[in-house]
Amino acid sequence: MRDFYLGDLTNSYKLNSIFNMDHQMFVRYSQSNGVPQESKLANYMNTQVNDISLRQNFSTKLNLGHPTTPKKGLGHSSEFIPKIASTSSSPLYLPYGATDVNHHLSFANTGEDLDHISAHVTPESSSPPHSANTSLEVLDKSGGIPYQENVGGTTYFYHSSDPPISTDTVVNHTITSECNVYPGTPSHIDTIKLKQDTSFFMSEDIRTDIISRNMLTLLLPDPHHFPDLPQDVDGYHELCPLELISNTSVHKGYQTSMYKATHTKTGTHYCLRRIHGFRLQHTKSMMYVDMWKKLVHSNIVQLKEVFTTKAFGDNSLIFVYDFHPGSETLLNKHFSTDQNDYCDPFANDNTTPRPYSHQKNELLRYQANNKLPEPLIWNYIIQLTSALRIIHSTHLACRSLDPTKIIVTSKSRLRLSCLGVMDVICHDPNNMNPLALIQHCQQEDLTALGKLVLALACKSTTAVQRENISIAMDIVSRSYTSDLRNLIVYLLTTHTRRNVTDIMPMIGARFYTQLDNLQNNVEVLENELSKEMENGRLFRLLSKLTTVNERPELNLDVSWSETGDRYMLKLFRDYVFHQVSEDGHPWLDMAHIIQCLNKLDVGSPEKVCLMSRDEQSILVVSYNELKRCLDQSFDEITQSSLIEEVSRTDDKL
Ligand SMILES: Nc1ncnc2c1ncn2[C@@H]1O[C@H](COP(=O)(O)OP(=O)(O)OP(=O)(O)O)[C@@H](O)[C@H]1O
Repeated sequence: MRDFYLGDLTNSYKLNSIFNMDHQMFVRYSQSNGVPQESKLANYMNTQVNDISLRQNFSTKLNLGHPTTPKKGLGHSSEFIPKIASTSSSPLYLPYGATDVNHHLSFANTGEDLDHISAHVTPESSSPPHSANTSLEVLDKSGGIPYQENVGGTTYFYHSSDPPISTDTVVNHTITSECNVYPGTPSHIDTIKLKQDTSFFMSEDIRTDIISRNMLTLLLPDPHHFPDLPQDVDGYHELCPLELISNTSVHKGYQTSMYKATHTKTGTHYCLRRIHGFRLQHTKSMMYVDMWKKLVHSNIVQLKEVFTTKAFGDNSLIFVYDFHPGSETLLNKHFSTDQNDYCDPFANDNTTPRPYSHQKNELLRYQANNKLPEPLIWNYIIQLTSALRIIHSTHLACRSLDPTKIIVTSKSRLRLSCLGVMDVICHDPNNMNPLALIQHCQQEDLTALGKLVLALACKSTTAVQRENISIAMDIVSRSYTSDLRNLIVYLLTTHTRRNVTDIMPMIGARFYTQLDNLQNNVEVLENELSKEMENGRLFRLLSKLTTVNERPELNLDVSWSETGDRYMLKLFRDYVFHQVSEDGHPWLDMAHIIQCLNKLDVGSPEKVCLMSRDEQSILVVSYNELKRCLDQSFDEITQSSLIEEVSRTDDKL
């Protein structure tokens, strides 16, 4: 006969009997001093530790036979167990090593044991089953405590409404419709599904997106292909070109190129825009740099700092911006191919002016094949005007509102990417009226926005060429709403003074759609984040548990992990991860694992029944106690590692 203890290792109570009264479980036990005690288990078996291993072990210990509602060892994850109104013989799920199911069942099959079959450990059914051979006394048929049963000196009570259950019922594990029954062993396919279940992990799309961005962030160039790249540029290293040097463009007579780089001290990744061969002569222009550095907005790429360097072998001016991995220019995204895939069959020289009808047809064909949805164009307008609004209100101008200087990330997120450059490289120290210049540039920004929207609507950059504008406007009128046309007309009417805030009423209720989409998107992301937050928390817990469990030795003590608190943690690990099904196959249930770990993490007062691998000892212990064991054991390891570290440092000194 196995010993069965309640409590923890320090305060153990020997279990004498368990009985059910008015749907409450009571336990009769003796303390170490031998004094018998009775205590209410507060629906212990019914609502809390209603796992099969515990019930089986109660049954086994007390010769109670198999519990009448056999359920897998994770009964307490009731939210994962659909209610089934059926009669079934549910499979058993045993803790590690407890594969001898017949051993457990045999109690119920012998006449002798049937005498002891008790409903007192029936966890789910509202009415405990009675054995046929049990003597029952009717006390009060009208209610209260109608039946009284005496088994081995312990008195059990039943309601009069509880129909006596036959021996057959008990032996066949009949399940009433009130029971929560796990429908059966999860098939392998179910288990695989569980592993991929998005309710536990972030969605595949977001994961792929983040992984690819991380990869792009960590990308390093092959030094053989870029032998001229400097190792260090004023505190930035690991330079990686974002475009081929041969493709670098010339702005206002200066060649520019882009690099990803890592800040040496912080490890943060940035984007460096290098202006080749630029000698900074007028430090007054740095005033604009300071203004741009202070400008924070979701639709602009943040400028961090500007400095000159000779690291590239020339006098270069470097603009440091936030790095947004995976971004592409608006030109690449929407205009890259449309200008190249048409070859005029009548002209050998593509620069020869084409007849009017030909150009119109060309634009129409491009537009018809690749028309952008109007909501997307409005989405872009809202983002760009939002950026312009903040820029103009801080008395600055974008000065580079061009499809090559707008980057797109995550499908439709726009950012202005080249801010501040023109203010520095085009700075005129002789200009006596910088405010007028800025106002002029702001008007140009609005014209540039009009051209950009027109180009997007016609899906062609040639649409904005002076000779094509009327055709392009014609196409817009035919394909899009008058609102969009009016907006373009407003922006391209250069003889009147325009203001970005005037565009807001033209956008009108589309703001609400945008806001709604954004809020929905935020909620989706928050939901994904909450899943991963839980995973991070559980990962930390698992790391602690794994660090402690079955450690070969600690402080030269090889038995450390097999004794005391650690032994309990080892059994808990088996209980959580190494459960097996009735026929000895591994039984996997994510819900069980997560639920157990969550309870351990919060230190729930709920108890869990742990069984040794040889099935010779059983411990009933609270998660609270397990948490204490884990924290204490992990602390011991931490302390020991710190001592080791200190002694190593001392040695070095
Ligand atoms: N802040 C940024 N973070 C990440 N990538 C960026 C950032 N700014 C620009 N890029 C990327 O760097 C590359 C080069 O940018 P650049 O502004 O030079 O565009 P471009 O099309 O090459 O224009 P240009 O022809 O004027 O050189 C583009 O692929 C762009 O997506």
